[in-house]
Amino acid sequence: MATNAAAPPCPCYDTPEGVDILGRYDPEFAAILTRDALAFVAGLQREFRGAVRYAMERRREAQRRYDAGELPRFDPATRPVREAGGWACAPVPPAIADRTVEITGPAEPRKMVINALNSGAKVFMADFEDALSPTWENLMRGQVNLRDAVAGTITYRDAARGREYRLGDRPATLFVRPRGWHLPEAHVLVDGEPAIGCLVDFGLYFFHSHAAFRSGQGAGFGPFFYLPKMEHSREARIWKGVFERAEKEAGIGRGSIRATVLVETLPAVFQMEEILHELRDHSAGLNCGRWDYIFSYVKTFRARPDRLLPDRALVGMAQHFMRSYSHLLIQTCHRRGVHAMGGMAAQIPIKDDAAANEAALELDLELVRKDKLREVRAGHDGTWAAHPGLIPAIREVFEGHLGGRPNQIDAAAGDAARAGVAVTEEDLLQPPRGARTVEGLRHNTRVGVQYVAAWLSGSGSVPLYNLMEDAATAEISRVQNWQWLRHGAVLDAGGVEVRATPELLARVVEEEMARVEAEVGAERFRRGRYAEAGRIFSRQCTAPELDDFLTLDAYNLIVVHHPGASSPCKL
Ligand SMILES: CC(=O)SCCNC(=O)CCNC(=O)[C@H](O)C(C)(C)COP(=O)(O)OP(=O)(O)OC[C@H]1O[C@@H](n2cnc3c(N)ncnc32)[C@H](O)[C@@H]1OP(=O)(O)O
Ligand SMILES: O=CC(=O)O
Ligand SMILES: [Mg+2]
Repeated sequence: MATNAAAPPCPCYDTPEGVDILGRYDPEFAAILTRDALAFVAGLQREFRGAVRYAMERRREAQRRYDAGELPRFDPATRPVREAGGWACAPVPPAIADRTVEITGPAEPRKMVINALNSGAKVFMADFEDALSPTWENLMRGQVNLRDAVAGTITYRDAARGREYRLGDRPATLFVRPRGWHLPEAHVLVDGEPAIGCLVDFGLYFFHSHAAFRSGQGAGFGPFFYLPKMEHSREARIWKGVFERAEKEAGIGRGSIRATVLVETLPAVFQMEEILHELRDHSAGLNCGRWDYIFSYVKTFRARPDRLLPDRALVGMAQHFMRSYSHLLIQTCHRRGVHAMGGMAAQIPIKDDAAANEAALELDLELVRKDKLREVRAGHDGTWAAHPGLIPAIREVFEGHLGGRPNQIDAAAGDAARAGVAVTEEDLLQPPRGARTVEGLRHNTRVGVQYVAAWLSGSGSVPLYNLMEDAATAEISRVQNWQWLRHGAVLDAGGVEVRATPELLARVVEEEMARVEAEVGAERFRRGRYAEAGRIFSRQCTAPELDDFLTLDAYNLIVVHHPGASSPCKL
C-alpha cells in the first residue's frame, strides 16, 4: 500500500552562503563542518583562488618551456635574495628544536594516528597527501582524528583484537601535511566550484585545533605544517598569505604558524632561498622529499630522450644529482637558520615468517641505517621513518651522531658544509646512471597496478614487497614506464636488448596482472579493484600526453556524491 507520509528530513550540514557539501552526512563530520569553520574555509578559497589558478598556469607555462628544450635554472632576477647574507628565518620554536626522527603516516586510520603519536618519534607528520587516498570518509575521519589528537582525547578500540589504543605520556609533536595546490576537493563547493583541497585540509584543522595546539604541544607556537609539491616561490607566497589571514582571524601573533616546505620538485630546487625568504616568518625549514623529486625529474624532462632514468631501484641518494640536491638543501637551510630535514627510506620491517626472514630483516635495517647515516653525516638535522619498527635504529644513528645536540643548524657541520661545495645547476641536473631493464618495467607495472588498486579502495600507503609504497613512489613507476615508451628506450632483457613499445607493455601488464593474482589470491583479486587499476595504469603509461598527476586523473573514481546532497540544503 502506498504511503503519503512525508519522508523524514534528511540531516544535512549547516552551511554558510555560497558553500555546499556534497559528501555523506555524518554527525561526527558535522562537528568539523560547522558553519563557522566552513565560512573560514570559504574565506580562504575566495581570497586565494585567483592566485592559485595563476600559479597553476605558470607551472604549465614553465613546462612548455622545458618541453621546448630550456633547462630549469636559478632565476637571475632573484639573485639578490640568494646572495644577500643579511636575512635569516625567524628563530626555531623550542617545541621543535629536536626533530631528529619524524614518523609519517595517513591522518586516517585512527589507530595508526595513535600509534604514530606513541611511536617514540619526536614529530608525527599526519598526512592528507602522498599517504592518504582522498575519499570523503578518509578526509573527514582524518579531521576528527587530528582534532581529538590535539585535544589529547583520542582513543580507539580494536574490537576484533580486543585492543585499546590511547595516548602515552610523551606523544610526538604533530605536523599536518595538507594536499598539494593542484588537487580539488569535489565534496566541498564554494560559489559552485570545487574547493582547493589543501585549503579545506588546512582550514578545517587550523580552525578546530589552533588554540589547543598552541597551549599544549606548540608551547605558544603553531600549529605546524608540511607543505608539499610546490614548484616556485610564488606558491610559497600564497601559503604565507593563507597563514597571515588565519593568524589574523584567530587573533594570534604573526609567525605563530610554522611550516616545513618539501623540496620535492625539480623546479623548486632552484627556488629554495626564495621559498625560505617568502616564508621567513613562518618557516620550519625544508625537507628532501626524495620520491616526488625523482618523479618530478622525469616529469620535467618528459620531452627529453637524453634524460631517461635507469631502473627505479637504482635512483637513490647516492646518484650525483640526488646528493647535490641534499647538499644544497642543507647549505641553504643552515645559512638561514632552519632545519634541513632528510627524507624517507622506503624499507619497512618484513612481516611474514619472522624466523626465516631474520637475515632479510637485518639487511633491510642495515639499508635504513646506511641511508640515515649518510643523511646525518651530510648535515641533515632530522629524518623520516615510515614505520614505528624503524625508529630505534634511526634514533640511534641520529642521536649517536648529534651527541646530545637537538640539531646541527649552527654547527656548519656535515659533508655539505665541510666540502665547501658550491652546488651548480649542472650538479643538480646530471642524469643518473644505471641500467634500464625489462625487469624494471615489470616491477614498475606490478607495483603501480597494486598501488592504484589500493588507492581506489581507500588506502593511500601500502606495503609491497617489503617497501612502503605511496602516491609519490607509484608516480615514479608510472612516469618511468611512460618515458621509456615515449622515447622507445632500449631495455635489457637478460642480455638481449628490446625496445619499450606499447605492445611490450601490454604483454608485461597481462603477465604481471597474472602474477599479482597468484600472489594475492583469486578471491581478493576479484573483489579488489585490480582490473580497473590495470586499465588506468596502462592508459596512463601509454597516453600521448603525460598526465600531470596519477591521483588527479584517478580522483573522479573515488568521488562519491551523496545522493540528494547536490541540491544545497540548509538547516
Ligand atoms: C614519499 C612520502 O611521501 S613518504 C610519507 C608518506 N608515506 C607514509 O607516511 C607511509 C607510512 N607508512 C605506512 O603507511 C605503513 O607503514 C605501511 C602501510 C607501509 C605498512 O603498514 P602496515 O602494513 O600496517 O605495517 P605492519 O603490519 O607492520 O604494522 C605493525 C603496526 O605498526 C603500525 N604502523 C605501521 N606503520 C605505521 C606508521 N607509519 N604510523 C603509525 N603506525 C604504524 C600499524 O598500525 C600496526 O599497528 P598495530 O600493531 O597496533 O596493529
Ligand atoms: O613526500 C615525500 C616524498 O619523498 O615525496
Ligand atoms: Mg611527496
